[in-house]
Amino acid sequence: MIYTCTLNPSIDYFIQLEEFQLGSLNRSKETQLFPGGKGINVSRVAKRLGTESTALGFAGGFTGDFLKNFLQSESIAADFVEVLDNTRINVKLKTGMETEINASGPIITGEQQEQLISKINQLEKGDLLVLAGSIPSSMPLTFYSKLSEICKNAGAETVIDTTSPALEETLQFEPLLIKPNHHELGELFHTKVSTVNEAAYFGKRLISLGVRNVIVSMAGEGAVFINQDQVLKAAVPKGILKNSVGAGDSVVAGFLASYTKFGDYEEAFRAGTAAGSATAFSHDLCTKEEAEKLLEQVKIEKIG
Ligand SMILES: Nc1ncnc2c1ncn2[C@@H]1O[C@H](COP(=O)(O)OP(=O)(O)OP(=O)(O)O)[C@@H](O)[C@H]1O
Ligand SMILES: O=P(O)(O)OC[C@@]1(O)O[C@H](CO)[C@@H](O)[C@@H]1O
Repeated sequence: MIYTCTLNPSIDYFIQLEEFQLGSLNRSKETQLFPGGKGINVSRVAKRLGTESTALGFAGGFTGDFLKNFLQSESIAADFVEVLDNTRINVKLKTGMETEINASGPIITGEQQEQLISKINQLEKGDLLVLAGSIPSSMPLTFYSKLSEICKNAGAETVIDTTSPALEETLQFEPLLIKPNHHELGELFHTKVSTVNEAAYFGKRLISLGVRNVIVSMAGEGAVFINQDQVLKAAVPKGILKNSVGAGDSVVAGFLASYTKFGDYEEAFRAGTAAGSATAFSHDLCTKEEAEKLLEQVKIEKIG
């Protein structure tokens, strides 16, 4: 069974504007509300690609209800720990360029954290847990590594998509996959990663630390896949960027949906990259048809 865990989910409030003027009254052209948070996005895209998962995490208040109802309407299983405060609302301004305001989110008490840990304690061999997104400020930065350790001891796999220092702490538990973007990879090594070769070099260093597979996403430049046996580069199709929110999560979902079906890393990398670009080229997260249409246009090259 696949589980996604979003510690700080959101409602993403997309606001389209002709232009945005700081300090003035701005009127929107169009607005939309979607459930958000990285693990939630992975569950939603995976579902569209035909792969079931259960969404875990914390949810509360009327915004938490919106989140749960929305997932239910898409037939996505969810098992959230209830919190007192409202789940956050993240603002995504679209004015030709994208500006994001991510809220801090509700306080998560020690007892609520323990409730989530007891759910993770139920995982067993063959299960897979996706840990994605930021850790709320009321929780320890070691929370993902704690969950990773529980999974490793149970024989369950982990996939990690978060930033340093939380990411760094999880590496020792040998995740199946981590998916930093090139900025996040640079942060891990206190340097700047801008080229495919640099991504490959630092990706290999992560493999030597025990990570089994790394995808470094590089937005319009595509992505690099690194494991013990090979380094692959994916060139992505050209298209009009409409929405980068959730593009990285779509890479994770596409990879997992393919890998859990066919067990082939190269095909899973292609499927992930295609799903990422399909989301980048659409207003919402990609559909199965959009992702499949781009599959053949993703050019994979072995570079190591
Ligand atoms: N302009 C673009 N053109 C084509 N594909 C894109 C573009 N931007 C993003 N993508 C696709 O989406 C994938 C993920 O993008 P990116 O590296 O921006 O992820 P990210 O930073 O994790 O994104 P986010 O956190 O916003 O979900 C890329 O590997 C690529 O497949
Ligand atoms: O604040 P975090 O947890 O880092 O990121 C949250 C978020 O920006 O990530 C998703 C896109 O990847 C959005 O749905 C959501 O609003």
